[in-house]
Amino acid sequence: MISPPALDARPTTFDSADGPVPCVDLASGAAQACVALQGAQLLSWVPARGGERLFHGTATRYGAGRGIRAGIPVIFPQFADQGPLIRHGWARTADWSFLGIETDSGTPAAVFALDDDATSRAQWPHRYALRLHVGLDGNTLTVALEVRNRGDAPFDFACALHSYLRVGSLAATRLDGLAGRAFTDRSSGETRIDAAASPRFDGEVDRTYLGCDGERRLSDGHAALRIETTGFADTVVWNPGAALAAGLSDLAPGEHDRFVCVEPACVEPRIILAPGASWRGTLRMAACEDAASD
Ligand SMILES: O=P(O)(O)OC[C@H]1O[C@H](O)[C@H](O)[C@@H](O)[C@@H]1O
Repeated sequence: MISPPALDARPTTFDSADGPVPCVDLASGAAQACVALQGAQLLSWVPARGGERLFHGTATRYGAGRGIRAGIPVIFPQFADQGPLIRHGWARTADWSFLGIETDSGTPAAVFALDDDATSRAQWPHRYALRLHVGLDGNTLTVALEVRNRGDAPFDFACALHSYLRVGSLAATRLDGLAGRAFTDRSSGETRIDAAASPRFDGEVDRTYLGCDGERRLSDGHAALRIETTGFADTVVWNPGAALAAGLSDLAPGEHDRFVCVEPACVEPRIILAPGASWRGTLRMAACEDAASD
């Protein structure tokens, strides 16, 4: 029997221009990742083969209460401004706890936790337990978000893993696997179908693809990612384009050209959880060095 690779975790601090950022560094063989405790946000993923796969800009800002435009922010319990709560909810800016490494499923994963508290209940009167499980295995990253209702009344929520995926340049970038699916264009509000094999990243792209499963593939002509999700009903695809990016102070000029957000999400309808019930969504990404292979 082949044993699963070990996963080592080391609490550390990343020195940003905005001050120290408490993190947990993860390593499994040659694969590495770094998770900030603020937001349980993956800031870095370096698979065993190849370099960094998550976007991190030169103007990225850190600091308490601030959404970090990099890596994989966790969005809960509201997506964007689709509801009365703060934009994208507070899971991305809250301080999570690192619980340790779990091995229950055979594959080790680092587990991060965020439960409701007085501050969250003042905005949203529900009792929840969020768990983020992060596993590394060679060229594969697995991130699972679990939401449990630990209260005595049902609640509903939206969520996403708002993944900023690094690309060499948008002009050479393709996202395959979504062709022919209905999406809502978030900037116009229209729902339509694009017959093209891949969206064109030549301006703002902000689409919520509805009812997604199966494999998607992001490639930039040099490197590719195979993206598989379970549990997440939707996929949001976002890039601000040059004009909107110029108004984002935490994105340096031209850096919108270095990422595409491909976000497994549950936007609409929201998930309804009965007391004691749980929901789990999983994102699995496999890195390939050559877009033509695998
Ligand atoms: O700037 P943020 O609050 O992090 O949001 C960044 C983006 O998130 C999602 O992808 C939404 O679909 C976009 O409409 C939004 O602009």
